Amino acid sequence: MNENVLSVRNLSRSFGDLVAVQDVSFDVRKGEIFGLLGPNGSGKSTIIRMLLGILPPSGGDATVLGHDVRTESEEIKHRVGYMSQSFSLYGDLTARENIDFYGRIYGLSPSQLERRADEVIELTGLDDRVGQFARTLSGGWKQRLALACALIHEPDLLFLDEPTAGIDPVARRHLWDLLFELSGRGVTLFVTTHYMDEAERCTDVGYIYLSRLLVRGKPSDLKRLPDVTPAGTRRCEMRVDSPTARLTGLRAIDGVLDATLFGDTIHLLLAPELSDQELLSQMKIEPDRVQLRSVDPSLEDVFVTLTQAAERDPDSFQAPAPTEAAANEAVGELEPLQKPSPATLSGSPPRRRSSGFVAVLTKEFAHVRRQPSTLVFLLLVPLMQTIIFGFALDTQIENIAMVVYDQDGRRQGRELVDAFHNTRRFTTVERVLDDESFRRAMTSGRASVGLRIPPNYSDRIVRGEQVSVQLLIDGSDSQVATTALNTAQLLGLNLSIAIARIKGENLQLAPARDELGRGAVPIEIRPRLLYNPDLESSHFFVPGLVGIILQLVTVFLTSFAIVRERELGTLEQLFVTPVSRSGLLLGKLVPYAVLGFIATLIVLSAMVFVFGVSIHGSLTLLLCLTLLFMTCSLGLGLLVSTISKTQLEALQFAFMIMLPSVLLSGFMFPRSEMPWPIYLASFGIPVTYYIEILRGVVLRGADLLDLLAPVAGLFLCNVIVLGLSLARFRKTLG
Ligand SMILES: Nc1ncnc2c1ncn2[C@@H]1O[C@H](COP(=O)(O)OP(=O)(O)OP(=O)(O)O)[C@@H](O)[C@H]1O
Repeated sequence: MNENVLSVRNLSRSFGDLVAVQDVSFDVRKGEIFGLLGPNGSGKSTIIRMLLGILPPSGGDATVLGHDVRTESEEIKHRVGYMSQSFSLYGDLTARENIDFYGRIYGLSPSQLERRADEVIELTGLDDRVGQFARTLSGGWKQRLALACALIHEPDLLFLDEPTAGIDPVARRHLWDLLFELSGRGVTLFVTTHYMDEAERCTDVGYIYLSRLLVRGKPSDLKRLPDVTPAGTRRCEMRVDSPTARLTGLRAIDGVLDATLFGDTIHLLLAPELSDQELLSQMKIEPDRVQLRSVDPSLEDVFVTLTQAAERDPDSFQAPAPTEAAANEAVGELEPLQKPSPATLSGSPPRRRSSGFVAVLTKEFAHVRRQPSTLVFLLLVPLMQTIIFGFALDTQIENIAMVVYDQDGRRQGRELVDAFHNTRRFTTVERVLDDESFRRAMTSGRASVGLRIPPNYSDRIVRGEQVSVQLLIDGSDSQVATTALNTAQLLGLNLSIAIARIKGENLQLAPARDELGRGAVPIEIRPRLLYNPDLESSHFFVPGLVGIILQLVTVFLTSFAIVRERELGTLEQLFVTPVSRSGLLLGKLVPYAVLGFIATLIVLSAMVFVFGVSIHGSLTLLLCLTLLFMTCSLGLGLLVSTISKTQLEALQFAFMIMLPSVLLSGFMFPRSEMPWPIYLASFGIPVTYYIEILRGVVLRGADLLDLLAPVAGLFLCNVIVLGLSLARFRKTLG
């Protein structure tokens, strides 16, 4: 019966032009400790990721526990454990919470979880540290915790990517003791390492160099490879004073084929013709000052020799075949891939299939609880922003600074100045008595408007003659200038009409008469302001602000929550588990949806109670449509997370979404005034529709029928955004 747990044939993976793994083939049998060695960047992690089903291969085939890595990756995930290269557990959860989280992700029932958690805690010796936050554990204990999490579901096969990197020798020893114990229990181990002493402990090792597997076999067989110690040559260990200083000299001696430092000794490969005496005489050293003894090659010797051969002739390098028992395992002589039946390899107890939704949801709420800054950002910041921006975004122009030069100085002149004040648009900041001061007040910018009343103002009014009043307006700020101009012209007209009315009273032929028979203007327009009679600009801005702020918090928080996991490596760790795509997504998004909804309620309350903007329409309708907008916003956050590798990138993309949302959605400037390409583009901005809905329900009391168009637009945005982001979010890397 084929007991291969892993079968790999001509597996390759490229990233653009870079070939990370090239034509790699090997088998791993049940119960083996298979060590994959190789320098940095040789392709070890890439092989593991392909075998875990989270990185699609560019070529070749592989089966893990009888399942094809391309088509049955989800089946593989139930039965393998993975300890990634860097610590990728949740630092703000305790050791026990991390273990429980992974137990739930793998669908363990509460009783199974309790039993398994106790077992893995005892196995890894974590008993005294279960309540400690993972981030505060030392390197060795972090690795034990990672191992405990990787073992919680009793995997048949465990992948450990450089499990001992960066931990001290004692912790290293302990970890290997644990691995031996697991191997004794029948777990197959696939370990990558840089350490030769660790390679010596493996039952089988493979050596990968520059993306190619140079050799694979048992350590003892590899040491006997003919290429490592060619016929007639000898390997010796030399103990001598100052070995470092002697190395260069030794390498220059004819017949010394290789000389390498090994601690305080030198390992030599000597040609047959070079005798010990000849070597010592060439070194010019007394025989009693040096010890020379024959040694077997170490694994390092094996790998150094093979690396040198591969470097000398990379194209024609052929992996040597191990002798005797290992010959049939040599690279390139493997049988074609035969898929063993997964059933024959099954070992672990049956488990419930779980989407992992509850596990991810619980974990996400734990993060929020542990990180009060998230709560502040979600709940307090929107409230503060609403209040600050609500007051700041006041476009009503009042109290324009005015300088008055009253050359008349009598009652009619004073009444004119009062009339200006009564419009609430002007406030007198200075009164001057000469032309120069009048000019200075304007040029210095102290006043934006200058009112000069001529000396004969009262006289001409009394005499019924037309009189001109000069009004200088600083045009630098067009908005202020336009308001000043319009108000002043209207004021002039009203004052003239009032005077004309008094005069007209006494005339037989008044232009027109009102109901009481008094003289009046012929046409009177009676405007009536609906929805916002006091023309408070806060009534216009604050509802829009609700939409902008809701989008801001949801897009930023969701995208960051996912990208942060990617940066920490915890997302890769999650991809390796059987958590479903929907479970992972919903678990991550629902907490932010709930918090976003609470934030909306807070902001709406601020709108009503702080700004006095009451909701004229149905609150239920508003909240339902808020949910519709929030799903779209969460989708945007998800979309950002699928295109960003780092949090900085996420920040930039989120801003790319936020800026048009603020400037083009009609929140600040009327969309109808925009050039038509921009006006058309504004239909692609979801918050445009939500702001229309908010203003409709809040200010005009609109119902669903009135809002059909923006609701349809928002619905369409949902379909597009969610469709895109869900299609892009996959449980794979690369
Ligand atoms: N997602 C990726 N995109 C581009 N290049 C990648 C990606 N992942 C790996 N590589 C490249 O593939 C090569 C092999 O990387 P890999 O991480 O598999 O090496 P490794 O042997 O595990 O190295 P180390 O011991 O340093 O972890 C490297 O050159 C690496 O830069």
